[in-house]
Amino acid sequence: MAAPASIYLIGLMGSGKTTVGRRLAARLDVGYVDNDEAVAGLAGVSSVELARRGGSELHEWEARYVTTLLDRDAVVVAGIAASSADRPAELAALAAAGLLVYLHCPPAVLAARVRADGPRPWLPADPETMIADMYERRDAVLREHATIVDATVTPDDAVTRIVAALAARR
Ligand SMILES: Nc1ncnc2c1ncn2[C@@H]1O[C@H](COP(=O)(O)OP(=O)(O)OP(=O)(O)O)[C@@H](O)[C@H]1O
Ligand SMILES: O=C(O)C1=C[C@@H](O)[C@@H](O)[C@H](O)C1
Ligand SMILES: [Mg+2]
Repeated sequence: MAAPASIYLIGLMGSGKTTVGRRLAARLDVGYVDNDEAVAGLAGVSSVELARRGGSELHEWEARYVTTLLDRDAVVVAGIAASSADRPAELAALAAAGLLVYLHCPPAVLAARVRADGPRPWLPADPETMIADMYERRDAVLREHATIVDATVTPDDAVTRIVAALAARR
């Protein structure tokens, strides 16, 4: 299926933006823009390093990344950092420009995934509480602005559901 509009994937850390995004882009035969890679390209240092520095620097770069993304004409699949949920105007702009998809996972699933993953040096040894707080703060605003897709299914099934949502949007 040809992609009629860009697809923006947002979700909390570990929701599968990178994993699902790459497969979705391949399925639609368009480019994939990864939020962490793009932020590193803009900032000149990795998003892991920006996060390690603390403060608001990472989130400022993540906001600039959304601006650059919205300036592009090409149809792409792009990951969107979860911090955009703290700036609802970004969510509204992304939803107006393309299909904004919320890759939804319950906090316990996210915590299990990120615990098995790396490197996320900003995470405490037990990430449950931090992820539960992020979920509490961001879940409602993401549901309000984005099309929710269950991201606990396999990556390929998530891709199929997003393609169906794209077809339904036309
Ligand atoms: N649908 C899925 N089912 C099972 N495991 C998954 C699924 N999607 C992603 N994963 C696994 O969860 C981990 C996090 O996935 P991924 O890095 O794609 O998430 P992300 O949203 O890009 O995270 P971040 O915000 O840190 O960039 C990886 O180990 C990945 O293999
Ligand atoms: O969702 C967030 O706001 C964050 C997520 C992590 O990936 C880190 O990048 C950082 O600690 C902030
Ligand atoms: Mg990612």
